[in-house]
Amino acid sequence: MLVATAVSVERDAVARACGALPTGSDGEALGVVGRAHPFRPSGTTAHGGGALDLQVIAAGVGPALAAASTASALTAAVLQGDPYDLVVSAGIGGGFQPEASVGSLVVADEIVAADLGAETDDGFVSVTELGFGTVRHQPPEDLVRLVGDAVGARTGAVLTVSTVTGTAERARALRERHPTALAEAMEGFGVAEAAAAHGVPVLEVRAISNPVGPRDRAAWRIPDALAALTEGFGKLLPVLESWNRHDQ
Ligand SMILES: O=C(O)c1cccc(C(=O)CC[C@H]2O[C@@H](n3cnc4c(=O)[nH]cnc43)[C@H](O)[C@@H]2O)c1
Repeated sequence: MLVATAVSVERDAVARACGALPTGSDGEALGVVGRAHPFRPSGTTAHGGGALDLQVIAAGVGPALAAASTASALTAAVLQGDPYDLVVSAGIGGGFQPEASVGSLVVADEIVAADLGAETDDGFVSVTELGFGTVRHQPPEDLVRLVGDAVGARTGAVLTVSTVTGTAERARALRERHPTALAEAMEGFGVAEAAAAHGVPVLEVRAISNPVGPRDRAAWRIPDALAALTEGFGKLLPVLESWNRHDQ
């Protein structure tokens, strides 16, 4: 399994859940790499009673870099003859209120590119409505349910945006267009596009660090969200391991 976070603190929060803390600047000794690596790291992160072959990368901020890094890691694994079975986009995110409170976890039942399209006189039109491309990916339904139950997370759409929402008006517009949206972040759709290109299922898990709405950077609770991410991954890893073994 490949876990793609955006930045190193998120990567380390996930690694901590596996009992694997990076030892050096890139943490490679423990199978945890600082960015997409040209070759799959040899380390296997032991987890619980079983051995889960898990690599965590800090793939970069934003959908484009996340897609490029994830695709590189997936391709490298294929070239090594040991492809990944599942890709997880993970990290912190903004939560739509009141559904996704700060410190809670959200599992995506849809990963939606919320700003991929065109503004028109009639409002925003997605690229799909314009007649090309896709703006959504769907993680496996059974896996979403299992993971949501295991970590006590709400399940709903997670939006991918290139610009962090900073006004109540924008938050409202996003929710009007995507009524089931629980969270927004900046990488999920890019990670999902890379996974889809490789025919690999994808999951997105977000720990809520801030409300989606008027910009108040000082109010972001990043350490709380990272702690929630670690705790959540501790609970979801056994689920992923057994899903990987039995349901593929
Ligand atoms: O403070 C800023 O202006 C700023 C601009 C771009 C990015 C950031 C980040 O710190 C984002 C890092 C990371 O966190 C995810 N994230 C967290 N909350 C949100 C949100 O409300 N909307 C979108 N993304 C969010 C995101 O996935 C980034 O990777 C700060």
